[in-house]
Amino acid sequence: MASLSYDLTLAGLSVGSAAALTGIGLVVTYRATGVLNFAHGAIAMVCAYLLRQLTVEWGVPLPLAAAITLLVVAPAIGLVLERAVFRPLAVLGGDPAQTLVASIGVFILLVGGAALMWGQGARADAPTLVSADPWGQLAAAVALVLAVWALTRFTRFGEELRAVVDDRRLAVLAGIDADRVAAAGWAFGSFTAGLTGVLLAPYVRLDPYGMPLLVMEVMAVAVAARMRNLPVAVVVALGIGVAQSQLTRLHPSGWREPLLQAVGANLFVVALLVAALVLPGVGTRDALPRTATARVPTPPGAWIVAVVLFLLPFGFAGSDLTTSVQVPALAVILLSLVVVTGRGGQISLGQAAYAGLGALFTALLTSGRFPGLPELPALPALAVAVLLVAPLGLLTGWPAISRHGLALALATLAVGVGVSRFVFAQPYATSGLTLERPAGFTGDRAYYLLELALLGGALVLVAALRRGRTGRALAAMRDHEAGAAAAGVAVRTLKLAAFVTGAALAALGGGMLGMGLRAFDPGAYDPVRGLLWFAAVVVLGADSLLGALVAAALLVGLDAGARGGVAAAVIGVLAILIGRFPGGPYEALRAATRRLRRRPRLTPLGARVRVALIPAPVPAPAPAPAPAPAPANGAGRPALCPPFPKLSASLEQGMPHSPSGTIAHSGEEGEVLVADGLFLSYGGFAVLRGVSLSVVPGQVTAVVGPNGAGKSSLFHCLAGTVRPDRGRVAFGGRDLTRLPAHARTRAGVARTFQQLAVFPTLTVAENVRVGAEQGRVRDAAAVDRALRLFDLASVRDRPAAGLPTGTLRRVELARALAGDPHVLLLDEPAAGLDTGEVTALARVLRALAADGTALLVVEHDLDLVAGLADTVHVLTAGRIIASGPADEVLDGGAP
Ligand SMILES: Nc1ncnc2c1ncn2[C@@H]1O[C@H](COP(=O)(O)OP(=O)(O)OP(=O)(O)O)[C@@H](O)[C@H]1O
Repeated sequence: MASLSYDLTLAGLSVGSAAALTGIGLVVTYRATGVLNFAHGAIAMVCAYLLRQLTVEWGVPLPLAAAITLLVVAPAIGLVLERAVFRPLAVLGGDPAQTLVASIGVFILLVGGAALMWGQGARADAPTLVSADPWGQLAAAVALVLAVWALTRFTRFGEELRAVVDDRRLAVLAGIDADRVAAAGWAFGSFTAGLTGVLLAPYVRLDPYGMPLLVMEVMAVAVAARMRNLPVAVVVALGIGVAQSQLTRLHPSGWREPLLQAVGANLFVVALLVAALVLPGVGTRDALPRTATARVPTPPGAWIVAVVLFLLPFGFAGSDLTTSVQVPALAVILLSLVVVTGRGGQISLGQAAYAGLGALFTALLTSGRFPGLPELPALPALAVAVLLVAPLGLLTGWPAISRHGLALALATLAVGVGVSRFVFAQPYATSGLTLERPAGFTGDRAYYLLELALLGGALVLVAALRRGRTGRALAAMRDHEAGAAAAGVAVRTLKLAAFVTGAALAALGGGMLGMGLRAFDPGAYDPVRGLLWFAAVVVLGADSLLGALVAAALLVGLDAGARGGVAAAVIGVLAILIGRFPGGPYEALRAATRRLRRRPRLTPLGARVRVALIPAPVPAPAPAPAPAPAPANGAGRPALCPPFPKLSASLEQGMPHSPSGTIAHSGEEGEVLVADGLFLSYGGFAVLRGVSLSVVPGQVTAVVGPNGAGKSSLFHCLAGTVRPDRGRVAFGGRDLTRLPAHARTRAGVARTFQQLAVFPTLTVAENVRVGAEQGRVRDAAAVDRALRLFDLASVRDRPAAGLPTGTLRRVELARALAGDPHVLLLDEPAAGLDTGEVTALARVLRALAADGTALLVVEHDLDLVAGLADTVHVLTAGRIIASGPADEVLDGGAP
């Protein structure tokens, strides 16, 4: 028994050492470059194939082949990736989301390339570099950790590495060559990937899909080490390796046995699920690449071409028609990503899991093997499967509430891998489950017709979700989550709804795909497919219905027309290039066509003649000119309609203003926002120490103070973005302390941001409409009023992206006002405005106060505060040290 335990421990140490190598490589690359290399497993697989090619196919001696693979090719792959893919992205601004998509692109490019070159089947003849004896592998892992530790501690390069890791920009300013450090990180990371690959290859399936995924599961080790602590990564890896092999000794009775077997065989997946879902998220807060969600104007006639293309298969026969059957099903799956990723802005790498569950449940329901449910005909079974899978969308929707960017990518990937291993890889799912097509639609042509009908329904649903109130709210959430919450959008609920809808659509598509194949094939819903589908949708325009259709046709068509792997390779290349297309792939295509079609160049004289002959275009008149628009410098006066009658009157009269707040209609009947004894600390450091104040209707209340005084923290407590440790926030007697940000907006307490929080992909009018639809009062007419009030009518149909800061500040204010708030919280509203714009802003704010609104302004510009505020509070070191009328407090030597 003791010897069995010893042997199992040794086997576990062997697996753990390989995992430790991967963990070391991932952590070092991440520390040196800020990139979590999703392609690590794919590099491992390519190196393993290469070693096999050199030794088995070409007869190169093993030591020489290993040296070529590990010391030349693997680091070279890292260097090429750094130079050709990741350095240009860093130069373009280092958007972490683009880096994420690019590294997924590298993954699927390598997987596709390997499938093309070496075929999709598994190889069992990979050469053994180190014997099964774990000591060699363990020694390699420990030696590597010691080498990295010594290198970072005692060498100049190590100092540079630590400086770059701490703050890349500062390191560059200090004269450190950050690119050299990044290149070294990539070369080392690829070397460890290669080492993992060649060590693992003899003991696992060497195939283009399985092996990269196996290495990906091991990411758990790096995540558990918080992407920084190498000894922790090694200990966790060895621990999981040993635990996994020791679990094989246990044989509980009954239902526990298969469960334990599944857990024992997939302990790294369990660790990945725990690390990604339970531990706090790693990585920075980031969204999707802007290019992925850029507005893509559909080219004229594109829909007609798409319809014709989708009708073409009716003329096909035989295997072509059978292949075509996959296209509408895949299109429905990809539409699920349009909802979650394109509109909602949420990264979802686990969509294949929902598609697979849809197919599996349909198969179980039609065969009467679904626990607790009767045998059903095909179409009702599909409908029930969709209903059953929809709530499972919460598996990825829930983590999405508190996770963004890399952390969300990991969490959704973990769920995808978990479902694949614990549900699809189990005997009941792999024992040849068949999927009958609905009666009357069993032939390929009839079934294709049915699929088109279902695809049409899905298109209508997704198009509806992209328009209207929900569509705008989703786009607002995608563009600026905090801004959306401030406008009143219930972000948590909306995220959950997006994931649930996405899961339902994916399940529908998955069921259709399964019926098309007439069987449940777990390989069709492999997590690697999830990555491929995500990348395909992102590169072809995530928020585009047509993009999803094109992607489906491309993925099926390319792989059917050529050897498997072409589609992955093409999508991989596009994903790698995504950061380089400033306006998305279609814009790049259009620009390239324009260049090709460009007329012969005119000589300088010719150009001048043309300029003289062709009149300059006359700007189109504004669609709905305001009767008397007020320019930004405040020279004119806007005409206003209810519900801003007093505001209108005040502006018309030139704004008499009393600093002591004696305007007759200053809202005595209105409700007061009260902060009562607020305490807040960050990690033991007290930021607010018992702050109390009131924000009174009809008055402008200002909070001033030196940097770091706690002004923004107070603002966050009032707006609901931070919950105080102690104290109470109440409005009109109602306790708001526990209400989230969007609920406070709906209760009548709206806010604006110090850093602009507009929705760049929406037009100015749509930005304001989100506020009008989600705010305290839902009033469509408020949009036009707010646009006119802030002189935005002339730009109402322009996308917010690219408009000047002054205009965007007015857009944000208009959005806040469109919800008809009682209280307006303004965080440094004058930041980034010129003098004329500040004057105009002051006029509007005074008018709003005169209209009965309660305003709280946190502002650095003391001149603005002096001319605007009725009451000023001076905050220093988390305490209010002076309060009173502006002239008294500010003249009395306040900061
Ligand atoms: N999320 C956070 N975690 C830790 N400390 C924080 C956090 N936010 C703010 N602080 C710290 O709390 C203190 C108060 O910050 P706050 O931003 O509220 O001050 P402020 O008066 O708004 O300053 P400024 O005028 O520079 O914006 C500062 O020392 C700041 O470093």
